[in-house]
Amino acid sequence: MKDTGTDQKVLDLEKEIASLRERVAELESQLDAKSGHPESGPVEKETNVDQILQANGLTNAEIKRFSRQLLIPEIAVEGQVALKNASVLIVGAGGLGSPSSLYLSAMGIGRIGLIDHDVVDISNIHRQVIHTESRVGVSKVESARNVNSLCKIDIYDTLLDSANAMEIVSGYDVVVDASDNPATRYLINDACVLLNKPLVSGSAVRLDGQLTTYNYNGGPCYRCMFPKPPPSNAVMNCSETGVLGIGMSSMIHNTIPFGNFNVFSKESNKKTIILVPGIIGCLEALEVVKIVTGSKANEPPNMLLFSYKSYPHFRNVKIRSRRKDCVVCGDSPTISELIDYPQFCGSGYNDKPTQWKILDGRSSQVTCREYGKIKAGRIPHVLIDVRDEAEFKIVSLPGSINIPLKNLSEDSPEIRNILTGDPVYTICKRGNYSQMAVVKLKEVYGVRDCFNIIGGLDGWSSEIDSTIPSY
Ligand SMILES: Nc1ncnc2c1ncn2[C@@H]1O[C@H](COP(=O)(O)OP(=O)(O)OP(=O)(O)O)[C@@H](O)[C@H]1O
Ligand SMILES: [Zn+2]
Repeated sequence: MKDTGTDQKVLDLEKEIASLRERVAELESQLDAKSGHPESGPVEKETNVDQILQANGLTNAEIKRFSRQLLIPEIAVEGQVALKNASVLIVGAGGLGSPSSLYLSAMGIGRIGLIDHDVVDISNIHRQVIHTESRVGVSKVESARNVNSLCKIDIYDTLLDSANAMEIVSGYDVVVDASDNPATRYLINDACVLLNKPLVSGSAVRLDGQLTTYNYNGGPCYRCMFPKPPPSNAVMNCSETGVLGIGMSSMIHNTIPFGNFNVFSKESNKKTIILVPGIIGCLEALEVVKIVTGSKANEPPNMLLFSYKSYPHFRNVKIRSRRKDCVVCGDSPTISELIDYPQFCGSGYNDKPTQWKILDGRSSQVTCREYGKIKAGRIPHVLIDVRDEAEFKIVSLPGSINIPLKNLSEDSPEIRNILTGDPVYTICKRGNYSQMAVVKLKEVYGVRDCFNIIGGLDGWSSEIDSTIPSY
């Protein structure tokens, strides 16, 4: 049986809805008339409502988007407006720049400048989370231009150097150092000091990270902490073990591993796992928020250290105050304009390892092609791969024996068993450590016919056998 009472209720409801719709349309056209857009269609009407600027300085769209943040007393409307009016320069769109730019733009920073001269490589995307597979080969800043239409992104697809740094840095309130090399770190520091900008500086190497805010509230600058750049000629600093031994203050240029003051080398400082730059990059973003919203940031000056291995993972160390004799921020500074930073640091604006020259000339070295002939001709020899075991497991040349460089420092019977008297060839990733191995094999084991393979596995992969992957 039909329920006429229910039908009537449905009809009444439909009528009420229709009349409410008419009323809404009427109100919307009145709103249009008042805001001067009588012709606008429904989509634009919505936009207009979103764009209404409230007395507190936020638009309706911003109130909707940032509502959860607005409810937090530490941010609230004042903080959100401060974020909106702030501009932040992020140097480097890599491991640290990815999370810091993602979070800063998502949370409402009004303008972000992103500078990087590199393109996305497939080996970047495991940690440089702003880039995706489809962007491999694309400029990093283009790839990172993202997400939040409420944040203006200025992209600089270029190298930050002494010629452009003052102009670029001057356009922003806060600077984030998300770079990876000493020359850039000193450059950014000096520009920030000269222009009086706070500098949030982070680094992540291997399993360790660090974070500090420099040049802020009368605190120290990067140069106050590290007046001298790390040694540029890595060879000069080889420890007895054959692994780079760098003093603690030099290590801090990249990181202080606090679980264990591990030495690390320029060649291995690329080994980093995704979470470390992610964590440090997020903390850089957090420091920016504190600076911009006027919360106390880094007071007294501290350096936050992160270590994957240690628990708890974080440790805070108080750092020195501003150095009166600092050459850039001290009482009588001698640096009043930017200098030649690659020259000062003895290394360029990148973290690419340089080719070492431990072995002079060709008497103890062969090219990949020359070694290729020896291998193809089955001429008796011993091929020693001096990389760490972890790297050896990634890829190696058939027939090579893995003896990590550090094991060559002390005379060992096992190694003597391998050295049969045939000529010895040494190989590593790029042909740097393998030069040191030649020195050790001669010094410790008295091997006379010992040769480094110039260019290492990378050279072998590009010149001889492209099936050997470059990593
Ligand atoms: N002076 C500079 N100007 C512009 N970008 C810079 C400068 N120095 C460093 N960078 C950028 O900072 C980023 C540092 O990030 P990260 O070390 O994670 O990346 P990467 O160099 O791509 O990594 P990998 O060493 O594995 O190749 C890089 O994208 C690099 O191009
Ligand atoms: Zn200083």
